[in-house]
Amino acid sequence: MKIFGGAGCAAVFGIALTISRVASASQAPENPLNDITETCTHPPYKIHIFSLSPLVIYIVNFLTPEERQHLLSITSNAFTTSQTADEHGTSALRSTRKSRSATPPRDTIVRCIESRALLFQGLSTPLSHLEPLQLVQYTQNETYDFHTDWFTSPSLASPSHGGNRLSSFFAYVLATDDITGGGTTFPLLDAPRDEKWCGYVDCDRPWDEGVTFLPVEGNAVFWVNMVGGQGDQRTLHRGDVVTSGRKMGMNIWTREGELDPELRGEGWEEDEL
Ligand SMILES: O=C(O)CCC(=O)C(=O)O
Ligand SMILES: [Fe+2]
Repeated sequence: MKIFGGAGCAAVFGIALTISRVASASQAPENPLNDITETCTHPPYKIHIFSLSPLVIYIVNFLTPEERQHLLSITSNAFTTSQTADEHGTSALRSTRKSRSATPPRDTIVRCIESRALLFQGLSTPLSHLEPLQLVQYTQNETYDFHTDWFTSPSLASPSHGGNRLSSFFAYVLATDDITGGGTTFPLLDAPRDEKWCGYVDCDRPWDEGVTFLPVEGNAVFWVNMVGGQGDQRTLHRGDVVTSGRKMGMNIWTREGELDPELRGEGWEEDEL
């Protein structure tokens, strides 16, 4: 993973085209996600296209309050200090990432969220391309400095890892009432000019510093990391320092290909794949 010390300048056009969509659970009968979607109801989330290149989509109500509460309770004792991989693929504690992370056990609700993330990306993204979901928690003065979710180290994007990270969701699971800071900043994306975005992005930031998505509970940002088989530098981002309060987010990463079973985490059943 690339680690950067500072922000770049705005380089691409963000667009403010807005589309509303109700999630649908209907698919072709042979789709392996059918079993999951039959037992799981997806919320009527709304999507707003933020940028076409790179593709960045803002999602309102991606997680329900019940799902958020469930994620908090099943991971309450599971958090450990977050690690970051360097360009050689070595994972370690680093000063660029100050937070705690946890992988929620794959119960019915977690599987429902996984299936939502896959259906969002079209009907042909298999479950085997999904990394285990990752919750990340920040308290005061904690941050995750500039990075891309795609890896520069071939050892972290090998065929056994399913190649590189094709796409990312970052969903806001918790933002306490007293939170300040804690947005997600993309310095190379243009800030939107329309004030309709101001509930979701920080409209007080200077235009030339990119865009900061606010930590709004239940909402999520989705983006595509790879362009023409290469990591897209424009997806550089940072988890801004939390200056007060507490924030929990969730990463959902989809790889280009199939992850080896031992990298998919626990709780898999043979007939799911
Ligand atoms: O905390 C955030 O807003 C972003 C976190 C992030 O980018 C990550 O965990 O990869
Ligand atoms: Fe990230």
